[in-house]
Amino acid sequence: MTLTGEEIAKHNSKESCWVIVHGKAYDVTEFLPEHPGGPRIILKYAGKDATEEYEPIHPPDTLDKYLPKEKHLGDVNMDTVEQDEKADDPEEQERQERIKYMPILDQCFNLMDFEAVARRVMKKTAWAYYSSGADDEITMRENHSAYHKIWFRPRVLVDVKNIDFSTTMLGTKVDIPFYVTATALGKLGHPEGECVLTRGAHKHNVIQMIPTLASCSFDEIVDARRDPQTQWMQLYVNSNREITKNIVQHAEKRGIKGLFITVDAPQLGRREKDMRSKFDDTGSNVQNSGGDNVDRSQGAARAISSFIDPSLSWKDIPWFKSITKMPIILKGVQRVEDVLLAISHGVQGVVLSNHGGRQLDTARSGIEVLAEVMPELRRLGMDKQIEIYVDGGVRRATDIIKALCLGAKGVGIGRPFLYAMSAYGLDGVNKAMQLLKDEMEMNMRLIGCTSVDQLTPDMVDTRALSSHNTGVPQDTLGLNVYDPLSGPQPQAT
Ligand SMILES: Cc1cc2c(cc1C)[n+](S(=O)(=O)[O-])c1c(=O)[nH]c(=O)nc-1n2C[C@H](O)[C@H](O)[C@H](O)COP(=O)(O)O
Repeated sequence: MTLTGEEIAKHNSKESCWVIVHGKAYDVTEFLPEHPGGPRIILKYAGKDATEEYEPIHPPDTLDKYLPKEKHLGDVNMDTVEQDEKADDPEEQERQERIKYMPILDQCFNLMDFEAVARRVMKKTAWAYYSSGADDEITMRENHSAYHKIWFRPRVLVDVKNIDFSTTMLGTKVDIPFYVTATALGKLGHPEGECVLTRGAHKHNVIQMIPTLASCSFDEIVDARRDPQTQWMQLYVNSNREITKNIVQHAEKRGIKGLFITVDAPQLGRREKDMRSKFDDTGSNVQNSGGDNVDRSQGAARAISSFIDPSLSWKDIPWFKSITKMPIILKGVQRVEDVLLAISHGVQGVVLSNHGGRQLDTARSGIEVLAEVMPELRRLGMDKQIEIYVDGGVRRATDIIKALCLGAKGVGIGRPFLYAMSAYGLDGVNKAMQLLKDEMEMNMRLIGCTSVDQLTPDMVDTRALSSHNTGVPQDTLGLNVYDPLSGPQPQAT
């Protein structure tokens, strides 16, 4: 039997809460207290069509997996459903105008250009989630500016006719030493979410790291792979270890070639842009009238991460090694002592990372930690015992080259590909990756190196890297697209 919008609208309270997703109705009344993001985010859409809010945050199989069949109420005649007043929202109309006149893809000459366009054309909540750093966003900005404190010592009169910047990562041969790092909620930026990144990674023969908190289901992203394409998986460890074990062993069965355990997020950071944009979001008329003050401090991040286990510790590493044969890499290591512990626990790699500045603010940039770690590993004769990756703030091929000169195997890149995807879809991702390849070829030539094994510490000068008070030429491009915290907004009268 097909339900009408009018019938659904009657079930708009805690006592009886029905929602519509993709043209089907669901009774989520009993599920409300179990929802990881809390009941209020659902109550905002009680009796209404929740598809637009639901889609980017939940893999497609979520309702089938977690809502009992008897709560699936059947199809809805969508012609009878009240249109969301958002459609004539002036802000949305302005955004549509900006989309109409956005720059063509050929006008994007570097990764920052994608950020500039994405900021103008993305939905506010999507831009807030992707661009957010933690607290005052000092680390997020330091990640990028740290690369400007490293200077090249180029060689000249070297035959640089033939350049080869391919390399291997965890045994996989890749065209260029970067991978697409794990970034959650890909469908906030594009209806096909992480699968767009899969296709871009395939075309450019680079590795994609699949996030635990992807919008697409894990299997959708793996099915989008075109062999012999390599994928890794990023893991947020669930307090319920049985769930984690199933996820890890399923990933191994699906041919995932690296398990990247995120270790810098026992609790997700305070991303105030994300929280602020949720605060601006109007609550449903139910909450306003029903006195349910919707929990608007729940940015997307907080709403989706309540399962993460803060008790994760070094004593869990042997258990991970007992449940999988995949190489284990710790993502989010931030000091040499922990790299030495990682080696002693027998993991295959670490990512020196501060989560793109989204976790502990005023943590050091990954590249600065790299400059601390590698000399110590070489001194101890341990630099070949582990693969070291770094991420955060990589926006130019010169950043990639600097990281390799300092000893990284490769770098992870996050936001640039999200922005390229959000603004221009797969074409944007492909263009962004090609720009990096073009820059890589040029800059390898200009520093006098023809292959990555020639990228050694003597090619760079890092004396300014750890002094945090050095002025460097203003990063105008970065500053032009930087979206400062806008502070509390005056309430609309
Ligand atoms: C931009 C971004 C980064 C996220 C990310 C989501 C976004 C939108 N998310 S998060 O929601 O939980 O914070 C993840 C994540 O799922 N897991 C993870 O390990 N890192 C996550 N990261 C961090 C990411 O893997 C890299 O460490 C970081 O993006 C590198 O910095 P750039 O963005 O400057 O390249």
